[in-house]
Amino acid sequence: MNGPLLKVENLTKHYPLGSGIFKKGIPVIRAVEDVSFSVEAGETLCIVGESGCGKSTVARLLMRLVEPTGGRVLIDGTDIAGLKKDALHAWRRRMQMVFQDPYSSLNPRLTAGQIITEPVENFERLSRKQRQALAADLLRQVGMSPEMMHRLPSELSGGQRQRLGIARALALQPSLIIADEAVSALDVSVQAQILNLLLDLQQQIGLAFVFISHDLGVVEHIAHRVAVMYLGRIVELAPSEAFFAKPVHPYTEALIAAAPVPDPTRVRLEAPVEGEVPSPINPPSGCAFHPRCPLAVERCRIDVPPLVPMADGRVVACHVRAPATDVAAEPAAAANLAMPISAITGR
Ligand SMILES: Nc1ncnc2c1ncn2[C@@H]1O[C@H](COP(=O)(O)OP(=O)(O)OP(=O)(O)O)[C@@H](O)[C@H]1O
Repeated sequence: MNGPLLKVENLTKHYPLGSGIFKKGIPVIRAVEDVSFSVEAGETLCIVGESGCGKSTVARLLMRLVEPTGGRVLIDGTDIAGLKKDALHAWRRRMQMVFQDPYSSLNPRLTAGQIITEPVENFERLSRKQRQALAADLLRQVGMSPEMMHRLPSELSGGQRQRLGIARALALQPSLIIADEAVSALDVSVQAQILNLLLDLQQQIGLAFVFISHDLGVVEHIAHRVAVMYLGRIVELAPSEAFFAKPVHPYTEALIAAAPVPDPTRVRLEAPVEGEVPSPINPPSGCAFHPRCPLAVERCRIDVPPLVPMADGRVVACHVRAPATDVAAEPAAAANLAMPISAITGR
């Protein structure tokens, strides 16, 4: 199969403020605005940014848990919006989600075995023997003993519950896992174990991840590429090494500057730059970062900067650091977003 596993084109989500039949003209929350990226098979794309920048909404749009206001999500070149029932089921098997809070996302009344085999049983009937064999297999895959299949979530530790969440996501043999803050609720040592498990699974079965996190230490550990979101838009998307070595967008720079602590697993991005994140209901004109940006010039207040491709494989939306030329200003630098990871990461 040529082309990326996942391609996101101009994805946009506006939540109307309030309800009623007269939707036209009512204010909206601009949660996600014109977001484009792609993910190759076996690749990890991390999405980072401050609270409220739209990361979880992107995840929900990818999983089709919410409908986009605009834009497309393509799996292996197929637009998921146009899929009918059977094709949609087949697609759902390819993309699974792992949530932040393993406890609230697991049914407390089901045993571990029932929880992880449930996704398969939604598609096909399993005999008791088949169910037990599948549960044992999945538990082993996530480093747990098959005996655990009889336990309830309340009888497991936080790390074991997250392993269970991963086992459930693996049950349908997906190609892509969307992980939304999947290790944020865990202790540092357990975080490291779960991240290593994800890396092992990626190596063994070629899984791709869209990994959403506000923790740069975690991101540095697992990302092939990193996308930075600010107020609903991607402002920089770069190969991981280049991203950490030499951030280009002033916002990326501020995020990384706020994070250089000796223990990278504990880096947090609570308030990386001065000032508040503006409201997504009434975002600033031009570049949404301009009110907080030390480099802002007049143009930043007027025009939304396009994502401009740079020589090292990254794209950056900044009038000052990545001024658009006629060639570079082509729509969303789509060619660059789809560049194979092998070409830019060497991993
Ligand atoms: N269902 C919804 N209805 C209305 N507004 C929403 C809804 N879901 C999210 N929003 C708003 O959309 C914006 C983006 O939210 P989102 O949860 O995607 O951000 P985030 O980057 O994941 O934040 P966090 O890290 O805090 O989860 C926020 O302003 C949020 O309040």
